[in-house]
Formats: sequence, C-alpha cells, structure tokens
Amino acid sequence: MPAVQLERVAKRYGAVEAVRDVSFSLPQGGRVALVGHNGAGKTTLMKLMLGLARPSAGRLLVLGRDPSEGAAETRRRIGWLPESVTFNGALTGREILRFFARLKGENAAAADAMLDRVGLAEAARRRVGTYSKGMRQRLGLAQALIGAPRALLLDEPTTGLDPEMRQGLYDILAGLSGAGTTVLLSSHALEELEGRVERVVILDRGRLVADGTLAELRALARLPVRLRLTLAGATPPDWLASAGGLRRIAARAVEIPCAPEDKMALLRRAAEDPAITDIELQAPTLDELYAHFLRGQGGERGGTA
Ligand SMILES: Nc1ncnc2c1ncn2[C@@H]1O[C@H](COP(=O)(O)OP(=O)(O)OP(=O)(O)O)[C@@H](O)[C@H]1O
Repeated sequence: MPAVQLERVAKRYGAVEAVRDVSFSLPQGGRVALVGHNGAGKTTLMKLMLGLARPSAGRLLVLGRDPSEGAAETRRRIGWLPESVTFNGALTGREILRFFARLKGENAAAADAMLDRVGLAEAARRRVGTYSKGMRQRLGLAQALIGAPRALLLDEPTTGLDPEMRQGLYDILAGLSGAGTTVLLSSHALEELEGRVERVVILDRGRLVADGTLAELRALARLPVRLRLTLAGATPPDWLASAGGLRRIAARAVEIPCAPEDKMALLRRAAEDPAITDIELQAPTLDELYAHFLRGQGGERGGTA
C-alpha cells in the first residue's frame, strides 16, 4: 500500500484553484520532492495531506486513511515541518522539544537524543530567542522527526541552512527513508535535489506537469547536453566552427549544444581531433529541466505517476 495516494485531487479557495486534478502516489520509504514556483500549490498539497484543508474534489489517502477524518493515531504518525516555523523564544530548545515529545507520547530522553541528532545538543539549554535562523530551522526539523513518523512532510526544509547543515539534513532524510519513512519535501532550490531525492513532482499553478526520477524527466525532456572543448589554438577546427550553436567561453575554449542522440558521434570526432585538447560534458541541469516542463514543451506527464 502506498503511504500517500492522491486521485484527481483539487482544492479551490473561492476563485483560486490552488490544486487542480492532481494524482500521484508516494511509496513507503520513498523520498520525493515537490517543486514549483511561488503559489504552485505545494503547501496546499501538504495541508491536504495533513487534513488541515479538505479537497474540493478527488480522493486522498495518507497511511491508508482519509486525513480529513483527523484520526489521532494517523496524526501521530505524520511529522510536519511548516514553511515558517516559530517557537516561543523565551523557552530553551530542550524545553520546546520535550514538550513536543510529550505530545507524541515520547519521553524526555528521546527529545534530547533528537537535539543531538540535528546538532543542537550544545545549544539545548539556550533560549530559542538567541538561536540563529538555521538553528531554529533545525529545531523545527527535530520537532517533525520526533515520534518516529511513518510519513514526513517538510515544507522548504533547507531554507536558512548553510551547505553543511543542508547536507546533514539530507543525510538524516536518507537514513529515515532507508528505514521505511516516507519523505515528501518541497523546494525551490532545485540544484540541491540532485542525488538526494528519488523522484521529483513538478507543479505549475496547481497542476502536476511532471512526475518521475530525474533520469526519466531528463530523457522525457530531451534537452541538449553541452560539450565544453578546450582548443590547442585560438581557432576551432572547421567542422566545429560550422556546427550550430557554437559559443566561445574563453580564449581557447568553446561550448556546443548537442542532442542526446548525437552525443557519442560528436565525442568521437572531438576526441580524434588534435586541435581539441580537453572535453567536458555538461548534462542539462535540474533548473533547465524545470524550465522546460514549466514552459509546457514536454506536454505529457512522465515517469511513475
Ligand atoms: N487559505 C487560502 N485562502 C485563499 N487562497 C489560498 C489559501 N491558501 C493558498 N491559497 C492560494 O493558493 C495558491 C497556492 O498556494 P500555496 O501556498 O499552496 O503555494 P506554494 O507552492 O506553497 O507557494 P510558496 O512556494 O510561495 O510557498 C496561491 O495562489 C495561494 O494564494
């Protein structure tokens, strides 16, 4: 049974269609990112999964239950990190986390262990009002993780985290999903998702425009790869100069776009030509993929939807 299942879900707020006809499912232990511009419907989808909003149409199951029933047992098994998390600044990190632990039926030791896990052990006895943004975000994450949730919904969890903390967060998420927790996170920071989630669901103005592994989405988008070639001299060889899209990027380096099916032929030719001394291959970035699907050029949905 999937951990989360959405069938033709819609959510309207008056005239605003925040979510339109969205269907996808998340397997148990899956690590999936929801990406989209501001207002794409990411937070609304999470609120529907939490039972904080009811769908205007369609069917939604989380851990096998309709979240709008608000069953206490289901709520206890879902961890949530809201987009802008706020805590009472007069309390210490330890007091706050112990409070959340009690709400989830966990003991104080579990709260302290979680503070350690998110790197806040040393700051545990400090008031949260003195915490940096990144520290508050980590406290929010600890709050979401407490109680061994079966499903974890994280709304832009890496906002305010430096690269090291971000890596730490993704390491924690990998460990959790390896142990069977389903992780859904929303993000604007597409590049950081590479290698850190198994699947990406792209939303645009409430609609699902793509759903698949990064490799599947890349294949579907058929975006050109780019070859960066270092030249032995200042002038590129004739065959290269006459190829379309050649761009000079340095005194002795050029870049050329190349359709995926032409890549090997171009590489062979470049490798054999002594006028070329080095070759670098640049795959389409996640941002290019994202732009492609938002332009609607891909049209159909791909992957495992
Ligand atoms: N309670 C509400 N009442 C009215 N409109 C709402 C409500 N909640 C969300 N919306 C609208 O629904 C749309 C989707 O909003 P949502 O917050 O889900 O987007 P998002 O993808 O999370 O955006 P962001 O990246 O900015 O957080 C937006 O147009 C928003 O204004």
